[in-house]
Amino acid sequence: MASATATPDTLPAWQTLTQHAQALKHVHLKNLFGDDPGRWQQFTRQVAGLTLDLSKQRWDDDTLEHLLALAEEAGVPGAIQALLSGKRVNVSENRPALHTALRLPADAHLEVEGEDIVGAVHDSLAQMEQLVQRLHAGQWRGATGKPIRHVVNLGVGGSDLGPLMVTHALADYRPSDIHPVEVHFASTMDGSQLADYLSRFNPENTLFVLSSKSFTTIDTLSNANTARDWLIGRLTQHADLPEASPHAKPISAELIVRQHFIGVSASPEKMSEWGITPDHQLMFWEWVGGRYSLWGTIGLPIALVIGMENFRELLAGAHAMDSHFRDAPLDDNLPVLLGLAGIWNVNFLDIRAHSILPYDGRLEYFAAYLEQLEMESNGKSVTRQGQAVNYSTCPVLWGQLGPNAQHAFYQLLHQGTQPVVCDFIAPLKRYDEVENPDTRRHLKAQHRLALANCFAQSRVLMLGDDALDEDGPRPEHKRYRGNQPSSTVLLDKLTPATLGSLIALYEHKVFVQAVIWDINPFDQWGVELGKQIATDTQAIIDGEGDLNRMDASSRGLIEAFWAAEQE
Ligand SMILES: O=P(O)(O)OC[C@H]1O[C@H](O)[C@H](O)[C@@H](O)[C@@H]1O
Repeated sequence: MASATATPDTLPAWQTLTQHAQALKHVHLKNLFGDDPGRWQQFTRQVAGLTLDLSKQRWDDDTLEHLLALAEEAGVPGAIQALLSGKRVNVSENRPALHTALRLPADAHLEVEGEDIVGAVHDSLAQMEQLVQRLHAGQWRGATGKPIRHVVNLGVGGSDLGPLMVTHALADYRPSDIHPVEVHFASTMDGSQLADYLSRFNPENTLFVLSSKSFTTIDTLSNANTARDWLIGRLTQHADLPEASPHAKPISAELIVRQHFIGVSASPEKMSEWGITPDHQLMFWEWVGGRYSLWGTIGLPIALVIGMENFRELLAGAHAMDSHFRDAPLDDNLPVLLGLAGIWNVNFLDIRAHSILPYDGRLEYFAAYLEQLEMESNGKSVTRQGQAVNYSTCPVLWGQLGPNAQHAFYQLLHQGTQPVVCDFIAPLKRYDEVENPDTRRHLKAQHRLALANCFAQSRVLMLGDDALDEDGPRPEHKRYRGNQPSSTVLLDKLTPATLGSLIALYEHKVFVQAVIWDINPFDQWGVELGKQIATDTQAIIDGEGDLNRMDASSRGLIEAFWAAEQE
């Protein structure tokens, strides 16, 4: 990593890249292709069920060579080893970031500060497996004796987005021979998602998973308190329930909390304080960052949907990417190459918007997941040594299912004034398992349609008007300038293993960029002040603070709320 004196922009390769970019800025992407028929082979790599095509980046051989030199000068190889071996890479919190340890195979060894942690990781997976098996066998019963049918994950940020994304992506992998357990997610502090479930579900067969690394997050705890009151209110008056016998015994609040809540956290004390019984507590460690936590017990909703066997496949896929990241030379290393493409765009081509566009409906929440992974990790402006940076870091990253975004914001991608880099993501194979031949034929045709659109869009973004073999001038409003770079990631097939590799690819890409930008991707101090000020603001809204301390806008908003409450 760059030392306190050598910020990345002072490294020789950075200087070279700055000059190189001046020359390349005027070269259209279509000309890079025109001059080089071997571009696909040269800029495409395949690893762990993924094909990464970087040929549509606005770069050439020399660019890549300079970027690889930058990676060396910034200390990327050493940083990869430090990450994977459990060094304290999270400098502001003085701890390792060991999400990769959560996917090590059982026979691996990783000693961190004198302790082999692999055994503990696998013990926690085994404990999770036991809970999953009880629920899948219909043996977990609510306080009135009914088997659990609905599991609602109450969590936010890293305790929500990863499990939500993966359960949606892999819903096809649900085992067929289990007691049907449906998994749901409620994250928002305003309670609207939870209120919907409470209006529809039967408390007798509903279980809540309180997922919170810190177990202090107000969003999750406020949902948890509402859920607890709902359960206690409805179940202690068991006789009011439609199916209850008139002789039903009263049920204690303690039994209800015991049978209807599982806690997942790095703080067993706080789980116990809240009332989660120790048998129903799943643990993880401070050295797992929230947005990197889906691989362990925070992944309980995933295991409930896809079963433990598939969950272990997800881990194996991620581990395959970890091994590649550790062992592959930089110029063949997928996360390094993807990270360098990002550095090139942000720091040398001044492209600071990045769109994530999956062409598979199952990846609906992938962009939302990456928004946290990338922007909470690398949305920083201070180096690891605490100096303000004078170069750009994480771009604004957003996304949507590609086919739907075509009918929404692609207009801006093709004809707007902002340069945007896009990541297209699609599976090569789809629908082979559909039994009915007619339906399979139709769905396979739809898959081809989606791929055709995916490939067409990156081509048009690259070539602009030249994608059409059409002579003669076009009116200005119909012109496409092209020259917008993109990457394409193809999955052989969307499976637990390839999804694991895909997520790990992005996790490590984020790390590579953080190393080059000399920032800490594993903390998130930028979310703290808002929480603190929200507490003050709530006191004022509740009439317990001094409104006159506030600025005119905040005063006006609070007064508007008070007026609405009086109506
Ligand atoms: O899991 P928890 O401790 O409840 O945290 C949930 C989320 O909230 C925090 O404010 C952070 O911004 C996220 O990184 C974190 O994932």
